[in-house]
Amino acid sequence: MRIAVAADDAGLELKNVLSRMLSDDPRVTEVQDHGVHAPDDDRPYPPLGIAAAEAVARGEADRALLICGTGIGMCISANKVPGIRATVAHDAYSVERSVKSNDCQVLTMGARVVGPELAKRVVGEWLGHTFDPASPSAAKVARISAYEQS
Ligand SMILES: O=C[C@H](O)[C@H](O)COP(=O)(O)O
Repeated sequence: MRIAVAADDAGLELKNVLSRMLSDDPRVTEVQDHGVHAPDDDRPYPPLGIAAAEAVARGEADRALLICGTGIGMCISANKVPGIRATVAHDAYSVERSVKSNDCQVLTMGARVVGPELAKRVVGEWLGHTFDPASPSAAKVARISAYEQS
């Protein structure tokens, strides 16, 4: 699985923790880091999150993991990219349903909301879930795509 990651300055430290974890995970074949890379880089979250989400939309990454202070700004930004379904989540049940019910390709988290150990646990679980296109949820997700394309 190819994962695009991005964070603003508020999320940089957690992004680095999670990127290392992803790089060590045998299920992950590539981590694409869209920045920021330094704490004095004060670029705002929207272009960073949008760049990572666009990589998913173009098929260059399978998923994206985006970090800001709350995860909310990254989520709103990623959801503006056509074809992207992004969610903020900090718990195991929500990340599971975001994939299995909603076919979300983007997970966003807040570095000011969740600690690194819980975030690592939740991201590890996120990697283990896949969407079943034959499930009853698929028709509901298709309604979202149809609206987007109308
Ligand atoms: O959603 C936005 C993020 O939490 C960001 O890291 C902080 O944004 P702010 O500086 O506008 O509060």
